[in-house]
Amino acid sequence: MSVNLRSVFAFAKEYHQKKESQKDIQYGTAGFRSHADNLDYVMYRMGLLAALRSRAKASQAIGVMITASHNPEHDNGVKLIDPLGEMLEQRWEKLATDLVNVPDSDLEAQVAKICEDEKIDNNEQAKVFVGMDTRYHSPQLSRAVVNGILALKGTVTEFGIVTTPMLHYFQNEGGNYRNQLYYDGANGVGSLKMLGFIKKLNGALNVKVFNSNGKINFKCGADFVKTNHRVPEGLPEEALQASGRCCSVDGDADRVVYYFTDKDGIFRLLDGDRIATLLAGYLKDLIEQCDVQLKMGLVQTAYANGASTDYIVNRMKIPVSCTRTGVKHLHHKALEYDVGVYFEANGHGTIIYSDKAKQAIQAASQDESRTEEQRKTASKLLQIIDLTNETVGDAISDMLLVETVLHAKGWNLEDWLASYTDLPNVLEKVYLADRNVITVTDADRIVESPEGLQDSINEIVAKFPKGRSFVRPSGTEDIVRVYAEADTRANTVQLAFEVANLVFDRAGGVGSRPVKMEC
Ligand SMILES: CC(=O)N[C@H]1[C@@H](OP(=O)(O)O)O[C@H](CO)[C@@H](O)[C@@H]1O
Ligand SMILES: [Mg+2]
Repeated sequence: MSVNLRSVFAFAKEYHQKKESQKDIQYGTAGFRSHADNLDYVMYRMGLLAALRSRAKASQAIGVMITASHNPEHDNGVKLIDPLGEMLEQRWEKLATDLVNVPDSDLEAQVAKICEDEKIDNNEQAKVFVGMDTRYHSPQLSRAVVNGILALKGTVTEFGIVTTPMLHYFQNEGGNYRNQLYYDGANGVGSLKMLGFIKKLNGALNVKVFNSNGKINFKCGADFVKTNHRVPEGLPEEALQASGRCCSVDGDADRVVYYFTDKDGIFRLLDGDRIATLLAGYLKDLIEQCDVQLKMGLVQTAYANGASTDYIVNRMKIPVSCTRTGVKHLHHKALEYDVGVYFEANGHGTIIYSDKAKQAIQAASQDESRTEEQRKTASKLLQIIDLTNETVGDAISDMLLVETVLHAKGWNLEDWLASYTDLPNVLEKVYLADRNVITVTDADRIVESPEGLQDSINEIVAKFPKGRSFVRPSGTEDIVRVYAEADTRANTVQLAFEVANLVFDRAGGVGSRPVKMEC
């Protein structure tokens, strides 16, 4: 898609002429304001400038608001809004004034000059949001803005009639982050609550809820997605097409996992381990930026992917502890830190903050001896604390935390996925006459009885590069769980198959023998 600047002049000549009689005007306190009859060419040119500004800001969305605020009805006006909802950068106010005041014949050259001075690549995407007030001439002026954006091959989102603050608020996309989320409510309470909550989000996050009135957890929900490693039924087709960002909560909305389907049609899961690393990494950065001394740690269970543990310890340099399965154990351990992040791989977890942490961050947000930047960062941390449900894992609060961090980083799910590569893993069930013949120790990782079983597991595991496997009786179902991970999917499946059969033979399996999973 290359942009032919001649169209900039052609449009102006045909539809949005600047007459010689029109006097120079200036980008003032709130953009350009004048009698509505004088504004057509101004609007067109602000459409051009908004597209250029978007390209200059790495394709983030720029807002154009058409209003003359408190002025009488015959006036109208236009102002530009920067990607995070702030007023247009002051240096660009001058570019706006210059662009508006050149004659039509110089328009093309003036646009080329801005591109050159600001190093703008016109092949980049340009995104512009347009809103207007209720003045009768606003729709017509909005057309002129849109023509300006289109002349430079930008993409336009028209919000129609909105208040000025609403348009500022909509500017919440940045980098690769898009504010569209597909939300699988598992046909449970999580869908009802989200449908109510959407109204309060006021468009800041576009949440499309699906699986809201069928059979609870049936072929949907966080557990189905995590265990079967595939999308739930009911996912809108468009979410697959557009590599849409999706999440699933479970039947009582205390777990959440994220996923998308990549360009090659491969299902990609971002589970509790990923959520823990994303949140912990962001918090660590903020804490360091505002220079508060706090002890931070992450708590996992044996089901955490080995690659995540490696990433947290060796790359993020955050200490990790491993506890028995069940959030009550993780929560207890996390209390040992000032900022304790705990998540089970299945997406159940939260962050807890000590009183000391809260006080230190609160103090930092008002500490005049720190830089303004540090105080702002501390305030941001206070908002993160407010957003967290510290009592227990909460799918909706966790989802909002994830969205906040992705937005702050300008990440899509591919960016998030790229932080490390999961080891292939398998979770199997084995049926025994009495699952309690198996007892375990060392945070579920070692079998104590039947005697000799652990040695045999070790022998099997030793055959597989990066192999790890452990077995334990479930605390919620009448089964024994077998977890396996290794270097390749085929090896992982083989490892799980061998360990499952070993358990079946040594611990009193019932029914049919475990079969090998598909690779
Ligand atoms: C491997 C796995 O996901 N186990 C789950 C499951 O416990 P089991 O004891 O493994 O059945 O349900 C628990 C309650 O929801 C949850 O805390 C735990 O993580
Ligand atoms: Mg639950």
